[in-house]
Amino acid sequence: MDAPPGLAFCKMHGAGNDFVVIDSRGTAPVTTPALARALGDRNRGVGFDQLAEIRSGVDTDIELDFWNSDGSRAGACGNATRCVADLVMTGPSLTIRTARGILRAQRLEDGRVSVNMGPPQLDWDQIPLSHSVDTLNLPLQGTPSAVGMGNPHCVFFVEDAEAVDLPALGPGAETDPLYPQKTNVEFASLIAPDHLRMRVWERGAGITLACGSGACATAVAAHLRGLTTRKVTLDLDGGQLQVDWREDGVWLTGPTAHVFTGQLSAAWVAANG
Ligand SMILES: N[C@@H](CCC[C@H](N)C(=O)O)C(=O)O
Repeated sequence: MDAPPGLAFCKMHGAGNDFVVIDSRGTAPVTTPALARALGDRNRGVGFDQLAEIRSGVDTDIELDFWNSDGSRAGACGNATRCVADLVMTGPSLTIRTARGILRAQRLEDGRVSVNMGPPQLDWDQIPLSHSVDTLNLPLQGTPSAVGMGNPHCVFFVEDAEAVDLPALGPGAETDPLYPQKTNVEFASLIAPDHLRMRVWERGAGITLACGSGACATAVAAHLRGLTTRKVTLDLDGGQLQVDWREDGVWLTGPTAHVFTGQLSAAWVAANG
């Protein structure tokens, strides 16, 4: 007897930031907070940092929704956007509607995918913060900078990002009351005016090997602080990302990888959805 149909997915990563991608174009969206949490479990599910669900586009080529492994929603995910663009792009560029607005991805001659993550959000109420402060020099220990990229970021500039104890420092900053929707937390150190080392504690996912929107936020903060040029390379735990803050927005470039496709059993989805 044929097994009942399940739910198809594919596993991708961008510089080690890993994703389950579900393609719901032409069908009803399936992801719920409970399903995202169950699927994100690296022992009982598939495991991922983020889940990206593709929906049919109305005024864009596709629409994309993002979920963290704890089941929370995210307004932006730079690396998943690049991975999905790589997966579905048939021409040189692709338009993508996300919670943040319309993003445009492009394939470069070397095969890598760039995405315009839009302009940075620098006003306290856009990021959002709980009240008006100097967003470049937050009144927190270590004087980090706050930048929004469709999701909130808190960027600490430190002498040696390598030496930062992420599990000790990440959760406190993630849940600081200054960020009413919590925040992603980056620790960056300067290597050269066009080169940064960055490590990340992600809201809803903890330590990840790379964060695209975090790389964008860090590059923006570093430039505004007078540390770097507008175009920088960032060394993350899982690989390198390039960020170029241009007139039309912050462009993120990096590697993408398709790892495998799979099929969740209908029974597992029914029990966990
Ligand atoms: N890894 C992502 C960001 C994912 C979302 C984030 N954890 C949030 O809750 O905002 C990226 O590549 O941008």
